[in-house]
Amino acid sequence: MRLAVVGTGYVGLVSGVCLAARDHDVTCVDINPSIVSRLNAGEPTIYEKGLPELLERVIQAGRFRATTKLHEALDTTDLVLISVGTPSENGVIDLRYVLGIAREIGEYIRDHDRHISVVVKSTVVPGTTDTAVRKAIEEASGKGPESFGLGMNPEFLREGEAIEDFAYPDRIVLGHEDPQTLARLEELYAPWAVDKVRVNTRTAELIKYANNALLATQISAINEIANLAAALGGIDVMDVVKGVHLDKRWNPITENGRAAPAILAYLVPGCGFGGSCFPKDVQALRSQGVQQGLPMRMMNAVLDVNDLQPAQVTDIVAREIGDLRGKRVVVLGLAFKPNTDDVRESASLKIVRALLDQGADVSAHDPIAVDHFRRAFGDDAAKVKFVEDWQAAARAAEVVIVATSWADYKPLAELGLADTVLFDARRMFRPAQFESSRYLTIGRRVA
Ligand SMILES: NC(=O)C1=CN([C@@H]2O[C@H](COP(=O)(O)OP(=O)(O)OC[C@H]3O[C@@H](n4cnc5c(N)ncnc54)[C@H](O)[C@@H]3O)[C@@H](O)[C@H]2O)C=CC1
Ligand SMILES: O=C(O)[C@H]1O[C@H](OP(=O)(O)OP(=O)(O)OC[C@H]2O[C@@H](n3ccc(=O)[nH]c3=O)[C@H](O)[C@@H]2O)[C@H](O)[C@@H](O)[C@@H]1O
Repeated sequence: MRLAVVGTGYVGLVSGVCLAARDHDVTCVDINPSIVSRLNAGEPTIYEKGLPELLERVIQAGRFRATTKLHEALDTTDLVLISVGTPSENGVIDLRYVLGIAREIGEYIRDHDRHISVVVKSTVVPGTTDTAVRKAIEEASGKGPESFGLGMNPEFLREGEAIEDFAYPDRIVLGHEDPQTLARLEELYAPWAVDKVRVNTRTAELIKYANNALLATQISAINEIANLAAALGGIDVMDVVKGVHLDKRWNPITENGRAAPAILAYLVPGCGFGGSCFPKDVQALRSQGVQQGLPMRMMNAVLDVNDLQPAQVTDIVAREIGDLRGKRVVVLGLAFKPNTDDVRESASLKIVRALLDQGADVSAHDPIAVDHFRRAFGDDAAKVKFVEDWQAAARAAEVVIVATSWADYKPLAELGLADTVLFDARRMFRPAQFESSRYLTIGRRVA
């Protein structure tokens, strides 16, 4: 079927390309002309593995194109997915981009007598699609609710695994307010033989928030337990995690009834969660609850624990070696997680800031996120030495902090850095790999 996707960030571009790869005819719309021309030239505008090949394939097949003109895209479709950003403004969701698009679509509907389904794919707080989006379209079109369709189809992909996650989702949520929109969504996702959840739009919206909020809760909970394990001493929290994880309520069960290989999903303790979504979505949910008169104590706690977690790194290092003033420290990993160049809310921003504040001589490395980090860090980025050769920097440093678990850093264990303090802030190594070094981490105190 033919569809338009508005907003070509991580969600819009990956959705557009993956839907085109399943034989749909996709027009992606973005306000940014440089994004549009790069996409039409087959050049991905975000870093995501597998994307360059897939983009080239769908362009060659004539099933994918980009434009800045929303109305042109609407001329050839009766289904539009809105996937623009929904940033946080002081902890409250900012709907201006979603509503701006809704109004533009409304103006198109005013001038055309066709039934179009407007489906929100961006993460929006429960009640947005059936109230604010509906109102924006009605006001701009001057037409009633029967003249257009409304849907909400949340996205669960992870950055760095986006293509794989879109191609093999655990389920697809088909939020809808009218049968025609449901039928169109069914057709769109017909190639996916997975569980489909058919609900109204506000339920779809809460499913998305509940999913992110519960994953974030699990991370903050294990981080708090990790901090306790370290305070008590004589416990490695990874042994605790493994013991807990064998409980099948945490561990997916395979068809033969046995536990799947241990994927410690959202139970790996570390220096806190970052990214463009967990922090913003938990804040947005908290604000919505507070507006409803609820105390939202859990969401407060999840955010409080997470805010303080990066400081564990510098606190523990300072306890081991004393004053950090003048100490040569290298931070490995600046992205909020591996396989992405995204540094939004990355724990590394706070770790580097704390190191500079304490007077350390800071070097940093990331395979692909240095430019984004520089921009996000502002003027003080000039105080950080960004290095190309991380192994040389690690050899020259007194302290090495692994802040993002890029596979590139695995050889660290073979460098034989006997006198260096190694801080594994993502539990990517086993302590035994560093028997002869000073290995420090979250959730394990060296006596
Ligand atoms: N990044 C992720 O991994 C995930 C994000 N989400 C949600 O999806 C939504 C989009 O997120 P991202 O893709 O990360 O955003 P993004 O910020 O990467 O991309 C948004 C895109 O929309 C474009 N845009 C803004 N205003 C526009 C307009 N008026 N017309 C056309 N294009 C316009 C921007 O130029 C940009 O390319 C958010 O609500 C987010 O919470 C959901 C699941 C995963
Ligand atoms: O709504 C969104 O945008 C997306 O948010 C997350 O995806 P993402 O932010 O890309 O990354 P994750 O892999 O979930 O990691 C988020 C953060 O949690 C941290 N994390 C993750 C897992 C863990 O066990 N411990 C831990 O500290 C990671 O280091 C990272 O900083 C969700 O996993 C996606 O399902 C969702 O679609």
